[in-house]
Amino acid sequence: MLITNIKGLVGLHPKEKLVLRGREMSDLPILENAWLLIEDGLIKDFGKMSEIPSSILHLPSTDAEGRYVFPSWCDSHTHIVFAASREEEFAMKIQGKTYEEIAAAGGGILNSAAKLQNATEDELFESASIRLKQMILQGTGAVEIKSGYGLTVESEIKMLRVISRLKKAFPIPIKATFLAAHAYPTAFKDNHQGYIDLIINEMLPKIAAQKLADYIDVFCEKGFFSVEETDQILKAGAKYGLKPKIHANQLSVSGAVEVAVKNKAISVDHLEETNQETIDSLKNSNTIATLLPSCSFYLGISFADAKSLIAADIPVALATDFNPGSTPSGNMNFVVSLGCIKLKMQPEQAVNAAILNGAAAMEISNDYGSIAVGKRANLFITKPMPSIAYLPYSFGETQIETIILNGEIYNG
Ligand SMILES: N=CN[C@@H](CCC(=O)O)C(=O)O
Ligand SMILES: [Zn+2]
Repeated sequence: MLITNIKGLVGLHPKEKLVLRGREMSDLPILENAWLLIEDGLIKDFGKMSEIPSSILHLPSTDAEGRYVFPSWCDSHTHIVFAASREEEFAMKIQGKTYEEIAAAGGGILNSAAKLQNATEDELFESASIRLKQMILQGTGAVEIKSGYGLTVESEIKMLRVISRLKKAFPIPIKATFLAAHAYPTAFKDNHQGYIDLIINEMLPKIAAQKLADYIDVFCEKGFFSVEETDQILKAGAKYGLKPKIHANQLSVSGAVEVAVKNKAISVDHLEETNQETIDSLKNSNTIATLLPSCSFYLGISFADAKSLIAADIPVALATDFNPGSTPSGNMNFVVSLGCIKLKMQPEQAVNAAILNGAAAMEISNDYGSIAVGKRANLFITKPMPSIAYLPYSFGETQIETIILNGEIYNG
């Protein structure tokens, strides 16, 4: 496939650049008036239209006049396997109930778990497929998906099996994260160690034997899992080679970031609440700060301090957090808009956070997240746009016209 007359080919980071920090995040290399050649699902070559080799001119081509070509969004934090929506909680939130109050009243994660336990694997696969298809049509070309609405041995495995089926059924890379430590099931309300033992002694060995997870996650938060409990679970996961990506500092500064960094987490996600200590502990680590601004938007909680994180040279990624409770949306375009509007990131920073750093937060930035020769051709072509800033500026609209996955047009 040859794409010609591209107004701007976006995200031309050198292939060896795997993650962006600090000032690098402001640099989004763009080649204007360009062509791009794809072969065998990979980016074969690109250049300026004025220098297009005559040897490729005869190839069938797509004319992208007035349009930009971006690497697909890399959404590194989602919970898209769930049994039912929770709009009844939406009404409670509007009345003024907080996330914690709804959870304490039997809503929240336990509500989703009860519904998921009664759903079949096929039903979950079907509904998650519909969500994933929609996300891909909105420009996502790589995704991470968590368990965590199972909370029993059978149901956590059921969720991970659904993710494994999605991996086979969809033409994009998918990473699976084991999140049984999402909430304490009611039966273990007063026996936390009992549930942790179940995770460590029953779930982890089975999941590892069936190779069902790539990462391990814990919701480290007041009312959920303590720092000590998190440490215990992450260490048990490490014995099976599962690296941490954890829910940290969503509702309070909890020590989650510190315990994650100590356990060499790939990413700490949320960070709506941060202080200098949080920033200091991330500063000298390789852990990525994954920010989820559509969760802040939906819950009406604080927005993460992206500017201080970037100023401290910490790599920042953006992801959706798509889930039925705190973020019922998988639209990365809206996340990039919120990155600019609410996190005060410049458009270049927000785009980099949603492409290369998102890929890095799934350890796939070797092959995804930028336009470089030899990388996978997961891309989107925009509608005609005046500038790249127009994409986040025109929030709530989609500027995406054509989706290309592995060098082929994807129509859903
Ligand atoms: N905070 C924990 N997990 C999800 C919400 C889960 C839910 O409410 O169902 C999140 O990332 O926001
Ligand atoms: Zn989450």
